Amino acid sequence: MGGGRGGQKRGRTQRKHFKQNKENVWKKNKSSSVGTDGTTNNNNNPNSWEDFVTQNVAFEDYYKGQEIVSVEEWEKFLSVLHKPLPAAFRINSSGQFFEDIRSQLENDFMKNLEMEVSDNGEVNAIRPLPWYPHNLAWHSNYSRMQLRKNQTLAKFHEFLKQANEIGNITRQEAVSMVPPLFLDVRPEHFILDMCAAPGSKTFQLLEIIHQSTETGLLPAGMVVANDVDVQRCNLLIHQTKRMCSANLIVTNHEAQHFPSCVNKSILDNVKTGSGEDLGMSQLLFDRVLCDVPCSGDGTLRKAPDIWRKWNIGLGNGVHRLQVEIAMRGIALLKVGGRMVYSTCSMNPVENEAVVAEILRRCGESVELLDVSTELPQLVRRPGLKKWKVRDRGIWLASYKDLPKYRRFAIFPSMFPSGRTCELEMTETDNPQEDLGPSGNASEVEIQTGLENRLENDTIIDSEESENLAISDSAVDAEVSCLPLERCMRIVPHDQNTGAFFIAVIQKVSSLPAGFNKNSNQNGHSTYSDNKTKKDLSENIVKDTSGLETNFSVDSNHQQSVLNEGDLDTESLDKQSVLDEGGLIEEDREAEGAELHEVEDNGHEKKREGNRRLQSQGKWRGVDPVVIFQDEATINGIREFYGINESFPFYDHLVTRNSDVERVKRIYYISKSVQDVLKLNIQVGQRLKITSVGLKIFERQTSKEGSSSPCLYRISSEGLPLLLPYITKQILCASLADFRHLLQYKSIKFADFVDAKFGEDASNLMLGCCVIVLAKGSQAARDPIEVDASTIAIGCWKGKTNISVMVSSIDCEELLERLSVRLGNTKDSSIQEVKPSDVDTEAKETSTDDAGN
Ligand SMILES: C[S@@+](CC[C@H](N)C(=O)[O-])C[C@H]1O[C@@H](n2cnc3c(N)ncnc32)[C@H](O)[C@@H]1O
Repeated sequence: MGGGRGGQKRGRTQRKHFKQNKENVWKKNKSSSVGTDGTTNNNNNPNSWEDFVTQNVAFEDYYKGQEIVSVEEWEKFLSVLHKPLPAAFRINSSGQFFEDIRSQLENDFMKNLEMEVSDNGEVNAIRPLPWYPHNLAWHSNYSRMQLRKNQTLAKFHEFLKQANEIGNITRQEAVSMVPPLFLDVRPEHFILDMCAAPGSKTFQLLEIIHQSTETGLLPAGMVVANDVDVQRCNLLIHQTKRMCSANLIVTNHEAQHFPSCVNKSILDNVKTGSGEDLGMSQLLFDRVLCDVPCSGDGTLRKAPDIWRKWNIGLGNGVHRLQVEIAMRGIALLKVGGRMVYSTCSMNPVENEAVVAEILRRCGESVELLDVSTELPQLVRRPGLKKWKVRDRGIWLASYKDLPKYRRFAIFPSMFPSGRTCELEMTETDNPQEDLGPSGNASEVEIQTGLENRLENDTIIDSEESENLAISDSAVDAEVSCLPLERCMRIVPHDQNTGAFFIAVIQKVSSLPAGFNKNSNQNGHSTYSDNKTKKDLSENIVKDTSGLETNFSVDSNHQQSVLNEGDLDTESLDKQSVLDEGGLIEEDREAEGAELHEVEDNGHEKKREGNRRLQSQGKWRGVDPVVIFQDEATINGIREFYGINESFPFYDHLVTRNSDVERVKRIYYISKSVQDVLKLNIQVGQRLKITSVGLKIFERQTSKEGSSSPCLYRISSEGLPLLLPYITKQILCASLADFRHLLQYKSIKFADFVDAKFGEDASNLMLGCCVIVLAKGSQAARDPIEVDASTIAIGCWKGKTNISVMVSSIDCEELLERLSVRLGNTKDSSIQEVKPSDVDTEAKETSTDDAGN
């Protein structure tokens, strides 16, 4: 389909890995609760989800103690947490049909479902989220499971499923839509999404940068979406594929060690002002989204298995990683840039404590922004200034209360003041030497394992629960002097949502020298509220990179990168499969091949400075990105489709295969992505790129396909971008013929309602072609003018027929969109084409080549 700015490509989200191991507690016929002894009791009530494990004493004690809501609100807070989460979704605002979809929701579904009463007695089954701009995000009073089961909502549910699959909407928890809105993204921004999988926020960011781009053009900005988990990266790739963006790079790094890409020689030229434009000198970002891994207790309503798993160690255990990731984010941010730190956890140790530590470490280089006037309809609460830390069932008011042998697990940065116990602890104090009764390092490692913490904490919590009343009253939490009230906490009972935490940070100047050394190897912050900002500002140096000093490129690594270029994952591609589902599988396998694990520990770099480098350079199993410059192929494509010279090809096409004879897929990249790729090559391929660009051309694989003068067909993802520039192999069809094509997939030339169209079609060259839907009174043979409302599909011109190269689901969705937009009234000129008229041979060609 064509004409839109963002794509309409189908992309199934791959959930296999998660479904295999994850139980759905709402569905189970068991009734149980976690008792004070930490064990689970089942009492077999098969009918009520409320009977599943939805209680956890440690959880309640903890959050009561932290006072994240007032005593009066506690019961309401808890009771909402026990209710399933209402479904929410977002309309893809860069999709071609977004206005139609919004109006369908406002005028059709919303009105029809007005009187539908939910289990909670609420009417108005769906409504726009008041704080989300332009009615683009919606809330339903029903959970996803309730939507599935309620017959009255069947049509709406079907609509949601299909629109989500196509990419017209994204199902996303309402609160998870908030962080990208506070990033203040503009189309020209370079954005880093540090922990991006499964990609709902990446999708949102891409939407924003594509939103106001004209048809056939690309925004100047781009998104780097990163995740450490290879399988989740695959999910991210499939999720973002629905967006069809040439402005995206997906990488697979530990965010806390996200590589620097600095070309020193260009940087020096830039500094001295000499030399012409040599390209990008370093990779820094205008916006960074730091949506870190967390304990996830804000998602309890959606993932109630967390009731059973929750323990204090989960939050304490990720605090340090969160600080490291956030600090790396700040380092990669341009001066003047904005970073949003967010979690789906309610825990101050994962939230305010992390933000406070960032502020302490960065001093005057960053500012925690007051965004209270932004999104005024979003109900949120100010961040806490006061909290306590709990370890093994004991509340701690400050770090000095911590037994020495627990210093490997609890850090000063977790406390409001961020203070070490300076008086007690000297510089030479090494907590590693005082790890516990045995001081045995391996024992310590075992103790830090999350699973182990889970058990220990649950049990100790219960064992010591009797002492809690005493320790609770004895503990008087420290108070932070930082402006943490500018952070935002969204709590479930304010707007019937999940919980979320968001902080917006601006980098106002370069980071202080040695900022990354503010914590020693054990995570002990050396800055505290006691250190004056003056101390910090005195240390500020002009860190043009803020990043680079810890890295030096290893020439052996560079060599191995080049050799790795020989890897060929495209050879792993299966031959094209006939059915649609098979093609999806083929895509998955191809991407899986790009992603299969990676690390070459033999090349792991030693700690340099304070940062341990992830194995860089030799990304085993990940094909290098190759700029496709085969002139014969490029010119052949340009000539066959009559692609206007104004469409920039040079240096915008990439593949994962350096053997031009075997290239199967060619991807298109924006100028912004091109700049990053060039820089990455200059610095020795430091970025481990798992996916890049927009699939624009695919090699024909069928017998008939290989006899076409052009070996490459236009992919449906690439069509919207290319459409305004195509001058050959393109025809305009009447509504009747266009609908027939979508309905029957393949039509003989003689069977088109418009005989002239059939004749023109028969005169096209054998191979891929584009059929555009005629607008209004436009005659099929008028010149084709493309704008944002133009609807087009990729087809195959065979010997006897035209066949669509669009998947069945895309055809169905497009038919639905046409009937919503143009009405169902049948054009009297439409003659029904009986399925028997469909050329079977041609139909096979169509599905074979319909690489969707
Ligand atoms: C809260 S989820 C991110 C959700 C995502 N932003 C979205 O909106 O769809 C956290 C992600 O962090 C990833 N992660 C965990 N540790 C990481 C690390 N050290 N570096 C990068 N990603 C990490 C996890 O794999 C997970 O996908």
